Amino acid sequence: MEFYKYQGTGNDFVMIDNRSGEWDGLSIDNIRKLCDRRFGIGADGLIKINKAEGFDFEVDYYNSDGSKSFCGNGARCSVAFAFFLDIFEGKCSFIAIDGAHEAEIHNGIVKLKMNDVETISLDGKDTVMNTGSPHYVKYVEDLVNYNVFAEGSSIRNAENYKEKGINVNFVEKINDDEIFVRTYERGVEDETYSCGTGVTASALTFLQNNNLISVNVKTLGGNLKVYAEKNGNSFRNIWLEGPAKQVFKGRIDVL
Ligand SMILES: N[C@H](CCC[C@H](N)C(=O)O)C(=O)O
Repeated sequence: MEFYKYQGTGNDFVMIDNRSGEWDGLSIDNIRKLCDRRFGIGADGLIKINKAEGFDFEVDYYNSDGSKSFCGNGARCSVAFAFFLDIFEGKCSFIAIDGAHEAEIHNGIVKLKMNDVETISLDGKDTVMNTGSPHYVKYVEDLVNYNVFAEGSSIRNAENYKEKGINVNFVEKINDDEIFVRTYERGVEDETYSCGTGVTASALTFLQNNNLISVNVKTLGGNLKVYAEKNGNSFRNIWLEGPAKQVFKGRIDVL
């Protein structure tokens, strides 16, 4: 099987052009092995780009444990991959597990329209919302030294979250327009270097009188920007912008 490896601010993915449908039969066990960082290619997730009626393509995302979800960084990398495959020029539309999206790419920077966020709920002082995948947002001090794995795993496996799981984002304010975010990801069951839907959720909790938030993530893989319009307790016209890069191309035998 031919594959491409992409990363979006350090969140990395095995990308497969499956418009022929040749890899429709890829099993969950195959996906887990392909994402394994010792016995496979190694990635936070695997994405199949499929044909889709009425759209330029479909983004079919799997976490490294084989579970399906919507992935903001994975979607941004998919847009860069589809552009590389000459599927579209400039702007595109695609379908994903959370619905339809539009996106555009300029000089390796992808702007992705996220779906509206209708409701935000509180869990104590923390915030819970769905930005295409479920997210828990907690503000902390000294985030660079925070035990994201232990604290993130504890919340993800708490009684009211453990059945479906939840991604856990820890946020520290840098200034009125900038935050630092680290994320423990459901389905990877570890901290990832960046989480697009998590960065979006974190930025939405931070919006005051501004519409644009810059987000620093764990690695020097680049920064992300989130634009959104607050409308009472809901948000619309949400855009996630940042780099998406092809790292290498390869071939691997799928057993
Ligand atoms: N682990 C997430 C999906 C990937 C989210 C993240 N990689 C992103 O960029 O949004 C979940 O199962 O809900």
